Amino acid sequence: MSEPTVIRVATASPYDVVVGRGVLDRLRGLLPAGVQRVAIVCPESLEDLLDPLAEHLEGLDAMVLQVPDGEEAKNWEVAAACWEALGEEGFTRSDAVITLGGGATTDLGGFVAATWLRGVAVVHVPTSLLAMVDAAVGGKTGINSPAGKNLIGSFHEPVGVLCDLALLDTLPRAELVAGLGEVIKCGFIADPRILELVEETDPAALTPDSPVLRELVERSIAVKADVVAADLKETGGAAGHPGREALNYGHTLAHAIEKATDYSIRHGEAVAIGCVFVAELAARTGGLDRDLVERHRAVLARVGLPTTWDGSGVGADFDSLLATMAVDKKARGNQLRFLVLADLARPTVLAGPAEDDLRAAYATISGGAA
Ligand SMILES: NC(=O)c1ccc[n+]([C@@H]2O[C@H](COP(=O)([O-])OP(=O)(O)OC[C@H]3O[C@@H](n4cnc5c(N)ncnc54)[C@H](O)[C@@H]3O)[C@@H](O)[C@H]2O)c1
Ligand SMILES: O=C(O)C(=O)C[C@@H](O)[C@H](O)[C@H](O)COP(=O)(O)O
Ligand SMILES: [Zn+2]
Repeated sequence: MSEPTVIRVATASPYDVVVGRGVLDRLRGLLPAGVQRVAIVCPESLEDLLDPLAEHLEGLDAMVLQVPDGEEAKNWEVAAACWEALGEEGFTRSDAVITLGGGATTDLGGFVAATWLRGVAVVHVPTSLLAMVDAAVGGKTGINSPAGKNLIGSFHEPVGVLCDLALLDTLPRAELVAGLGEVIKCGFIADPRILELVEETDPAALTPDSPVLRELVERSIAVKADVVAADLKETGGAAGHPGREALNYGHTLAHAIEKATDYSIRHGEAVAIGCVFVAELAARTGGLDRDLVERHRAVLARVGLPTTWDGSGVGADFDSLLATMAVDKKARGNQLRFLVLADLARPTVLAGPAEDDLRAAYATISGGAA
């Protein structure tokens, strides 16, 4: 048990993100006053985590919506099964959804909460590092479409987020490392102290009970909280800042890679590759300093994240990735838009880059394959 840190997400409907170890007792306080019934969206593989959570829901009527694990849950059929179950139980607007799981579960459960009765309250209890530092915060919810990742969804903010670092004790190491992909992303776009902490720390020491990991979690959530408070719906930031799109750093290629692999690559791993790609793109198109480009490779590789990908394992070439990137949500008409850095912690939008530049940047991460 540790004293929790509370990070306020100061949007028009503000809410708290509570971070600490052994802090599940804070759950009740995050639920809306007067709630009598909750639906807990949780993958079967994480059902062992339900009992510790249920201890803090005494007196409430609780139902469990069991969903498939990971990306398998982010589709229309699973959402429809959840809606059906809520309908059978007569779930009303005074009831609340709780999600318990990784980012795929918070995305799906958040989407169900956003759409049932046009929106019921949701509290996220993320269980992966990636979901704590990113997916559970900020209100993006969604499912995948055959055309690509997260193409169906809505903005629906949680009423609270509970990040109990003790839940990470069972998280496989590769999943924790994947979460560091989004943490490092926050370092490049907004908070360079994150990069220093990763560079100064033995990666093996980044365990769920480490104070450095906790600081990385809190700093990443603070980055996300600031960005979404300024531009919740990704309509644009204040002068000189791209707004919420900054959080999409590395994601344009990442989502195309995820689709190409049929979601067998972890999201955080794909983001790591995508960050190196946009760093190389920025070097070609905006003269981004080479040292900063190499810093991307070094810090990501240091924690064990991939920095190269050539698509050969899944038969994906650059043209097929380009076709997927055409439906990225940042695209406007037939113009692709990428988040790049003008400098460290200075994200900016690169609209309509030349195909030659995209191909050349891709060649640097794919060992020349195009
Ligand atoms: N909405 C957003 O703002 C946002 C932000 C970032 C990522 N995402 C989405 O989040 C998803 C990635 O999240 P993720 O990396 O958490 O993936 P995930 O939800 O698939 O979880 C990864 C794996 O870890 C397991 N797991 C999670 N917690 C565990 C625990 N405590 N113990 C043991 N195993 C555990 C899961 O069962 C799963 O097998 C992607 O779909 C991505 O698009 C959304
Ligand atoms: O919250 C955001 O905004 C982000 O872009 C965070 C990303 O890490 C996350 O993967 C998000 O789901 C991507 O958003 P999308 O709009 O490209 O689907
Ligand atoms: Zn992401």
